[in-house]
Amino acid sequence: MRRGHDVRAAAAARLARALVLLLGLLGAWLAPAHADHAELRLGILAPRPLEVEERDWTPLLQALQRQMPGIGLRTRLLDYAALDAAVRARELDVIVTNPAHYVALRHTHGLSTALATLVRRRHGVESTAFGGTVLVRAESPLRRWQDLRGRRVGVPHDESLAGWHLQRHELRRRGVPEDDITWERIGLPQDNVVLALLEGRVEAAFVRDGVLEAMVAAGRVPPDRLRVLQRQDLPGYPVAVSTPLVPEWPVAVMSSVDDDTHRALTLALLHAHEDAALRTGPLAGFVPPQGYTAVERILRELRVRPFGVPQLTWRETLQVNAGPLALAGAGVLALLLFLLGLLHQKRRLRQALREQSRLLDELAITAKTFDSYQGVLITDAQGRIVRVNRAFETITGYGPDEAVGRTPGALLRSGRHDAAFYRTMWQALAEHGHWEGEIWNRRKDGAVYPEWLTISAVTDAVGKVRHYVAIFSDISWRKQAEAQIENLAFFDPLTGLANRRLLLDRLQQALRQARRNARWGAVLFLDLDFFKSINDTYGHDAGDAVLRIIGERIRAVLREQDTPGRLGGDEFLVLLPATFERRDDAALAAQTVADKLGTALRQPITHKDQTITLTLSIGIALYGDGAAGSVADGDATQLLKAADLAMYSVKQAGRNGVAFFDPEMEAAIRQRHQLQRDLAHAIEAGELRLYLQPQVDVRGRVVGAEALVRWQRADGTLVPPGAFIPLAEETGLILPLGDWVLQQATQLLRQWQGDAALAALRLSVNVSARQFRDPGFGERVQQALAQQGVAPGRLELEITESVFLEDLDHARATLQALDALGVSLALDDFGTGYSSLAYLAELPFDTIKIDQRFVARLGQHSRQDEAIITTIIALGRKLRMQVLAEGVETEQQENYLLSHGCHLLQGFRYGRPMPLEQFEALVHAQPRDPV
Ligand SMILES: Nc1nc2c(ncn2[C@@H]2O[C@H](COP(=O)(O)O[C@H]3[C@@H](O)[C@H](n4cnc5c(=O)[nH]c(N)nc54)O[C@@H]3COP(=O)(O)O)[C@@H](O)[C@H]2O)c(=O)[nH]1
Repeated sequence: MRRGHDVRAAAAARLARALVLLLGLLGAWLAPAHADHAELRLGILAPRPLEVEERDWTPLLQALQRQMPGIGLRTRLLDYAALDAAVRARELDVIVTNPAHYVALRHTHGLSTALATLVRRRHGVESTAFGGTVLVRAESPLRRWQDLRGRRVGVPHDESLAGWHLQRHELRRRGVPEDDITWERIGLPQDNVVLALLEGRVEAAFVRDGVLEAMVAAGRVPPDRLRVLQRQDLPGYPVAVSTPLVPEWPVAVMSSVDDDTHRALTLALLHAHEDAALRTGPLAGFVPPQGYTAVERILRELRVRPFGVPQLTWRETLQVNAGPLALAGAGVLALLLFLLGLLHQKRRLRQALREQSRLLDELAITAKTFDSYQGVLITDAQGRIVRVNRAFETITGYGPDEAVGRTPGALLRSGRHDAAFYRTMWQALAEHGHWEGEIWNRRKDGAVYPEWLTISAVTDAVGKVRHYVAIFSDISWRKQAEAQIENLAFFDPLTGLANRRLLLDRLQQALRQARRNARWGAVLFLDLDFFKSINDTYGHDAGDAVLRIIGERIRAVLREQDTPGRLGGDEFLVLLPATFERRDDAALAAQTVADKLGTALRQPITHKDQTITLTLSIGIALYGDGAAGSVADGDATQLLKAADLAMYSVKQAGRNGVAFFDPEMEAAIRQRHQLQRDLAHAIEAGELRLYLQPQVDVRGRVVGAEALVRWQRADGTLVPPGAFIPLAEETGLILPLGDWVLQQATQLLRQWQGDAALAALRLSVNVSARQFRDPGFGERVQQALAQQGVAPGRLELEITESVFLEDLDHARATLQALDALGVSLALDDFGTGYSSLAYLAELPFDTIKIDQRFVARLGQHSRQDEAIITTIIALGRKLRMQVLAEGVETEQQENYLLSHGCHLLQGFRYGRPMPLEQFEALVHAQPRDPV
C-alpha cells in the first residue's frame, strides 16, 4: 500500500516537472518578445570613411524615421569588427550589412531572415543587386580571369563580398587555383585598393562594382587609366561588372525585437522609398527581401565564415600560424592539466547547485510563461479545458469561468476547417504527442482570426496522456503584413496593376495552359506615345496621375479573365488567356481588345484644369499550341519580347497604331541570338581575317589600304562585315573585335617596314562609335603602336560622324588626344550624316572620305550629287585636308573626281577588299617610283 502510494507520488511529481519544464522552454522562447522597443538600435556596416557614410545614409534614415514616428531610431555606423562586437554584446536590434556578413551573423547570432533589401541609385539608375569588378591598368596585358595566374592582386577585406568572395568564386569556377595568385590585403576603404593599383603596388584590384566609376566621377582616377577585366555591360545596369550579381544589402533584426516593432519596421522599410527626400541621392529605399541563398551557396563553396575557416593557402597557413601554433599547443596542455584537477574537485558541488538552480528556473519560467502574451490553455486527457491564462482571454474574449470545463472545439471552432483537418491533428497528437500549425478560430465576438498553435500531450510515468497543453498566438497582423508585402512584391504601387514579376509568372502559366489544352491566346504590349513630354511639360505629379487613369481605363475595358499589368514607366501589358481554338480567333480577339483600348486611352484626360490627350502604340504577340506563328515553344520573356518588338515596329512606322508580331520577326531574333553566340566564339577562336582594299593617288599608284574585317567560319564560309558589325556594336563585342583589328593592323605595318615597296603605305582601320567612346581607346591605340614600334602617321583611324552626336565635347577631346599621338584621322562616309561645317573646321581631321553613295550616282545626271561631291572636294582643299572618294567603279566616275581635284580614290576599279598576300602582290607588281 505504502509502495503504491510512493509510485503514484513519484509519477505525479514527474508529471508536474515535465509540465513545468515544457512551459519553461516555451517561456524562454517567448521571453525576448517582451522587450520594449520604443527605440530601435540600428547598426549599419560602414566600410567607407564615416563622413561619406553619414552623408549617404542620413536622408534614408530620416525617411525611415518619418515612416515610424512612434519608434526612435538610434543609429551606429560601424566597421566589420565593431559591428561584430556590437552584435555579440547584444547592443543592436536592427542590422544592415553586406549579404555575406549578414549570412554569417544569421548563422552565429540568430539574426532574423531579411526584412527588406536596400535599393541603391547610381548614375540615376536604381538597382537591387551588385557585383564585383576586377580592375587592371589600361595598358596591362591581362584580359581574362586566367591571366591573373602568377599576378599580385589587391583586395580590400576578408569579409568583403564584392571585393573578395565573388571574384574568388569566379576564379574557382574557372579552375584558377588561388595559390597561383599573390594576395595583397590592402584594407578599407576600397578606394585604397584602386590607388594601390594606380601606384603599381598590385597588378589587379578586386573591388565592388561602381567604385571605379565613383572615383573617376570625383576626379580621383583619370578616366582612361584603368580598365575592367572581363567587363560585362549588363542591359539597364548602371556600372561595369566582372562577376555575376548578388542581391543588395539586407536588413535583419535580432531576436530581441518584438513582433509589433518587427511589423512596424518592415512596413516602414517598404514604404521609405515614397519619401520625396529619396528621389535623388545614392540610397533610394528598400524592396521586399531578395533571396540570399545564392550568397550562402557561394560562402559554403568557398568555405568561409560561417561555413568554415577562411581558405588560406599552405604558404599563408604556415606563415600565419607557425608561432601561435607552438605557443597554443603548450598553453592548451598546461590548461588541460589544471582544468582536470579543478574539475575533479568541483564536479560534485556543481551537480548539487545545478539541480537547485534548475528547480528555481523552472518555477520562474512557468510563472512567466503563464503570464505570456501568447494564449495558453491546458486540457485534461478528455480535452476539457482545465486552465487558461490571461492572454487567452485577451485573444479569444473568453474568461476562465466561461472556458473551464468546455472543449476548445466547442468554444473556438471557426468552421473554416473540415473534419479531415482535425482528424490529422489528433492523429499527430496520438502518434507523436505534438502538433503545430496554422488554424482559424472564432473569438467570442464572432470574429474569425488566424493563430499559430502548438499542442503537446503531457504523459505520465507509464506514457498515458494526462493533459494537453496548447499555446497559440494571434497572427492576424502577420497575415496582413504578408498580404501587404505580397502586394508590394507583385503589384505596381502606382496603378495597382500586376507588376512585371507577376506578369511574367502569369505569362508562364498561360503558355503552359496553351500547350496543355492546345489553345491560343495573345499578349498586348502598350506604350504611350511621347509620354515623357507630359512629365516634362506638366510635371511628374501629372505624369503619375495620367498613369493611374490609364491603369483604370485599361482595367475597365478588359474582362475578368484578362490580366492587365504595368511593366514600368509608360509600358503596360495585357494578357488574354489561351481560350481560343484557332489562331485566327485569338488574333481577332486581340485586335478587338486593342481597338477598345485605343479608343478608351485616347480620350482626353483632365488633370488640374489641364486637358491631356495621348496616343498609344500597341504590339500584339499570339501564343499557342506550338504551331508555326506563335512563340509557344519559347518562354514568357520571349513572348514579352515578341510583343515589344511588334510595338516597336508601330513606333517606327510613326506611332499611334497596332501591329502583330509575325513569325519572320521571331526567326530573325533567333538567328540574331545564334549569330551573337557564334561571333563571341569567333573572336576567341581566331576566325576573323583582315582584308585590304587598295587606295590610289591621282596617278593610280597604291598609296594605302583600308583594313576591312571578314569572318571566316569553321566551314570556310566568309561572312561579310555588314552581317555582323552592327550586331557587334549593339552587344559590345565590337570592343574585343576592334582591339583585334588594331593589333593586326599595327603588326602589319611593322612587317611592311622591312619592305621598300610597302613601307610607305598608310593603313586605315574603321573605328566604331562605341569603340571610340570607350575610355581606354586612345591608350590602346598608343600601346599598339608602341608595342610594334610603328610610326603613328602610318595608321589612319576612320571615324564616322555619328560619334559627334552624343557628346561633341568628349569626341573633340578624344580626337585631339589621338591627333596628339600623331595618328592620321579620316572622317568616314562624309555627307551622309550631320555634316556640320562648324565642327569639320575645328576638328583635327587629315582626310575626308566622300561616301560611296554619291559616287555611285555620278554619271546618272544627278546634278545634286555632282554638286555635293564638288562642294566636299572644294571644302577639303580649303581646309587643307585630303579628299578620298569611296566606291569608284567606273572610268567615268574616276575622270569626274580627278577633274574636280579629288586627291585619293578607292573602289572596285582599283581592287576589291582582298587577302593580305594578294594585296602585297598587287603593290609589288606596280612599277617603282624613281628615287
Ligand atoms: N568598326 C569596324 N567596321 C568595319 C570593319 N570592317 C568593315 N567594317 C564596316 O563594315 C561595313 C561593310 O564593309 P565591307 O562589306 O567590307 O564593305 C566595304 C567595301 O567592300 C565597300 N566598297 C569599297 N569599294 C566599293 C565599290 O567600289 N563599290 C561597292 N559597292 N562597295 C565598295 O565599302 C565598304 C567600306 O566602307 P567604309 O568603311 O565606309 O569605307 C562598312 O561600313 C565598314 O566600315 C572593322 O574592322 N571595324
